[in-house]
Amino acid sequence: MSLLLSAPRVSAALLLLAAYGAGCAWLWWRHRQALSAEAGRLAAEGAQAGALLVLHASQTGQAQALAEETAQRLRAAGRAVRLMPLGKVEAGTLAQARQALIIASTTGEGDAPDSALPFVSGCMQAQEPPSLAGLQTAVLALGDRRYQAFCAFGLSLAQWLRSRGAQPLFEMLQVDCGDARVIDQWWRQLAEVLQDPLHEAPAAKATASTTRWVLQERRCLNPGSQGAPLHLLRFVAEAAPGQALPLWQAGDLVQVFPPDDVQRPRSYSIASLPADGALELLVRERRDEQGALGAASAWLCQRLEVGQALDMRLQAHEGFRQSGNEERALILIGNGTGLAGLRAHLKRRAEQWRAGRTAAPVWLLHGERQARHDTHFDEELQTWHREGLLAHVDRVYSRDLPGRHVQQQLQDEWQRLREWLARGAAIYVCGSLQGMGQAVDRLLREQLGEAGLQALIASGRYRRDVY
Ligand SMILES: Cc1cc2nc3c(=O)[nH]c(=O)nc-3n(C[C@H](O)[C@H](O)[C@H](O)COP(=O)(O)O)c2cc1C
Repeated sequence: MSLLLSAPRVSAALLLLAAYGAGCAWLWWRHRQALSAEAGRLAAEGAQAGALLVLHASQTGQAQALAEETAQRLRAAGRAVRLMPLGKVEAGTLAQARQALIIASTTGEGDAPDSALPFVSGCMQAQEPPSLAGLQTAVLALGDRRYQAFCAFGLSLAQWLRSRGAQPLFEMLQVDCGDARVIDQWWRQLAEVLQDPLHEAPAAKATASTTRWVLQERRCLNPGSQGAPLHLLRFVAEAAPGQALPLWQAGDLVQVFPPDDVQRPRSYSIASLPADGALELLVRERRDEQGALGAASAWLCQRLEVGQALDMRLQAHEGFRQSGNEERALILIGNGTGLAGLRAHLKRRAEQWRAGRTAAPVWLLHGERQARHDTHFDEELQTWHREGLLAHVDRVYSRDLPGRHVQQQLQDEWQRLREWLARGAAIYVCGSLQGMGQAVDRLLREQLGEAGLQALIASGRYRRDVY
């Protein structure tokens, strides 16, 4: 066979060879880049190996804010600090560390915060849990004495640390409803054992100041309903001249300080966005067995008059924000006043949708009592539905169809839920823990399996604001 090569053939072959060479060079360069990035990461981790770990297990952000303040104060005192969520810590990291400060809240009925569940299953319940003989720890447990299992997760964490051989720097401290005296004790004990002048460092987020908010409007949304009255409250910030207006994100909470019980602020999900020019809350009148309204709901639903002001503090709720899920489809599930937190997410998505920044749809499942009286924000929801943002709206009324709740609706629509999850959707649950929150959680666990649910939590695709 003759190998007669014409000039065009030679140039084509040379071109091909050149392209092949360039491809190889590019792959080699990418490989080198990846190697040096990995080397950089390992070097950074190595440099942090001696760092003090500051870990947080937080459901609604208070433990996280305190951990951030702890880290900030320690850094200001010249310490190398590694701040991270407890749920992201691996057994090896903990076993190699010398000191770890852990701030942990309790949620549900004595449960660990969702963000800490990977640590509970991966470390605390591991078949071969790590030995922590070289580790010194301090635990600050956040809780509320009105719950039967006061600080239960902090307690079980402290016990587990001891059982693994860790040495407590001092006895675990238990904070009841943000009690400032115990938090102050935390700073003092830390300063003592770490020999750092922590008190001289600047205060951070956890002690963020309150703002005066003026009630602009209060409207009962459900006259005639069998349920207790539900009010929509609209507040505007009473900012001093030149002072920036407070900002928040969809998913955040606000702490309300009732004037006659300022030691015990109550948290509410915010139902609006700063772009609305007002902070909106959905508040149900709650009465005790004697028929008396709770301190916060008495102020919000009755005593506070339009034009009067109340102290409130914004509370970042990182675990219920959209961060990381901005491009994902959302499945918003809730009941009653839980619509507040879900509405803020819908408003955020509507902004993004109209600006052409996302095409990911939203599915809302909301439970109430009677269609006739409890179809809140109907116009708004219908507009979003027409615009295409709200792909599905399931409103479930337990008094119209007795015993019908969102969890049953979800079960009936399981196939759709599966498809949405397969396409990467994230689930947000807002509303009552007992009944709705627990039942939805149980259903997800049964259908996805424990490992499936854990994977969803670990990737930030299952977020809850349940109370
Ligand atoms: C739904 C819910 C359930 C809670 N369950 C408990 C509990 O069982 N035991 C407890 O001591 N505190 C309980 N708390 C109180 C929290 O632990 C406390 O408010 C803590 O400061 C919250 O911190 P975080 O924002 O970091 O999650 C609960 C709070 C909420 C909202």
